[in-house]
Amino acid sequence: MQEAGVPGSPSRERVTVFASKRARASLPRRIYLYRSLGMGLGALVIAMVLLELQAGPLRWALCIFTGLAWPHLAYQWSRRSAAPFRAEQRNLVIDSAIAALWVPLMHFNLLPSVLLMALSAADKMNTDIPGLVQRTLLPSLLALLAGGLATGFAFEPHSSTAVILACLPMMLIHTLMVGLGRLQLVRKVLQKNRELDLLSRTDVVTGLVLRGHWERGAVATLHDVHAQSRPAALVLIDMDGFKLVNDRHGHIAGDALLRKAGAVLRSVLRPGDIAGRYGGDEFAVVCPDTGLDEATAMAEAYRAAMEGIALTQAPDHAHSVSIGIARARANHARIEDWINAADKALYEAKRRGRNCLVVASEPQGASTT
Ligand SMILES: Nc1nc2c(ncn2[C@@H]2O[C@H](COP(=O)(O)OP(=O)(O)OP(=O)(O)O)[C@@H](O)[C@H]2O)c(=O)[nH]1
Repeated sequence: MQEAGVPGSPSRERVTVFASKRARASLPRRIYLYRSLGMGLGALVIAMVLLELQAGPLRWALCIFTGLAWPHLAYQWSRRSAAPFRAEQRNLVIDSAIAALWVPLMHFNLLPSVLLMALSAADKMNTDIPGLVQRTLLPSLLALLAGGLATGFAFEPHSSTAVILACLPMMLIHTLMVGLGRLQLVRKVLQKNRELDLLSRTDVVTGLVLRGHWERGAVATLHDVHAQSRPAALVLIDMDGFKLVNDRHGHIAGDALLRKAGAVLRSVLRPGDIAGRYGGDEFAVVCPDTGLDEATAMAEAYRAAMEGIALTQAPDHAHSVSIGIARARANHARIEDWINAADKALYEAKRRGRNCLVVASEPQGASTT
């Protein structure tokens, strides 16, 4: 059996929807509905052909078994098995053999034969179980031969209008059901992709974006500043005495403080602001379309909020942050120039005794762009 994640399997790198144990265990239940519907509608088609062929009781009994008994029997068989995933694959192979058996038993009536074989193969493909379609080939061929020998390979390919009409529900309902199932799968995959994308951009401790992603936002903002003469501000934040929390109360307390600092920062951001974790205890916020006054107000709100926080893990610690702010200028050719300007202001805030905010000084004759 070729299955993702099975040691020694030749297709270990093939990723299928059955990568998880839960997905494998639920296969019989998920197939049950499809099989009941498919076999039920298939039996309707077969019954119409049998009616026209004036078939004997044996074929009618087999038709009733196919449409009504087999789906439930198959479900119970795999559900009670010690290995339901493997058992269900055996049932799927039997499904194909049953479909193939009916081709000669219907005297090769063209439309129902093609329909049964095509839908049966499509169902196998839809399971996404590697190699399943190939495994159905030999049993299907043997079933076809057995049915052919039983009927002397009687050949009546013409499909009457009644048979064509009987095929319609199967074509329509089956196709819609499979389409719906695929749609659900695609939606699930898209949702998971969005979650993964968010995870790959987010710092798990602070909930802020990671530095690389933040830098991309900052570069795009600086580009807009130069290209469209739009204002922007950059805020660099460093926690004061953070190392002390680690040293005195342990890294778990340090992490709790970072988590809190991230949450408080997110609460003061304005729409459009991009806040990232710049380093260990350093955060950076780029504020597109923002003048210095607005950015300073936001940063001051953060400074004041951080001064007021209480942390049970470090009750004696006086929490505060130092902040440097720089507006984007024409001579900031690269993002590093802009960051350096904010960094110098941050250094100045530290030098002034921490827990304060400093705006980068403007060189003589400086303009935005
Ligand atoms: N708990 C925890 N500590 C971290 C993490 N990342 C970095 N650190 C620690 O943060 C500390 C930062 O130290 P400093 O840069 O001296 O910061 P500080 O103590 O705030 O010093 P000042 O900025 O001068 O006030 C270092 O001890 C790092 O080991 C993290 O994810 N969790």
